Amino acid sequence: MAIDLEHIRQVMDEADCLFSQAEVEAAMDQMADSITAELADANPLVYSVMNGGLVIAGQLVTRLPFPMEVGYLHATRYRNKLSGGELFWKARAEHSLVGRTVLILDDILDEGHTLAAIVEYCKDAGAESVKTAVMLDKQHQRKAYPGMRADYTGLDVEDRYIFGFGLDYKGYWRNAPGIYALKGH
Ligand SMILES: O=P(O)(O)OC[C@H]1O[C@H](OP(=O)(O)OP(=O)(O)O)[C@H](O)[C@@H]1O
Ligand code: HPA
Repeated sequence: MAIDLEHIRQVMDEADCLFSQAEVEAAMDQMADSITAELADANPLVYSVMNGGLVIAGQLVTRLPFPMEVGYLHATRYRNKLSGGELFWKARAEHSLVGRTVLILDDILDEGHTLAAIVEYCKDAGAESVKTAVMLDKQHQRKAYPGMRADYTGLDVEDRYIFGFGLDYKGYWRNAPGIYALKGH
């Protein structure tokens, strides 16, 4: 069925802006400082998780002033739906992870199944250390394991359906520069 662009525009018009572009950028600056303090000498492999990690990765790596290699993984659990299912791998690491420090970048830690599976995959592939950084951590009690957090978190966000800054609503609005919550969700 063809997508109804009027609906897509209306979703943005009616959404609540939870964090402005300036607030997101300030959080990115802080995350970049913490990552730099800990990983500047680690020669990390920095992997973004497609698609959502695209925006945070593009904006974060330019704030990290040290040597690194970058790449991507593609794993998806939501596939343009509003709730998650089984993790589906589309692309795994192109580098050897053996003995490396790996930093995984993603837009959101929601229930955490995606990040937990990616961390396990990196460790199984021989990574010496696996660190995780997410722009958002959704606040609820449905995490993959109690107390789950990324090593670096930009902002905590309320338990609603979120889009913008890499996160999509039905495949749209990943390009929105702030963080928005869907009306009524
Ligand atoms: O913590 P979880 O509950 O596992 O959810 C978080 C994951 O869900 C989203 O990806 P999605 O599967 O929607 O694919 P996308 O990145 O292409 O949007 C998001 O980008 C994270 O990777
Ligand atoms: O709140 C969300 N919005 C968009 N994609 C997501 N993937 C996990 N949680 C979310």
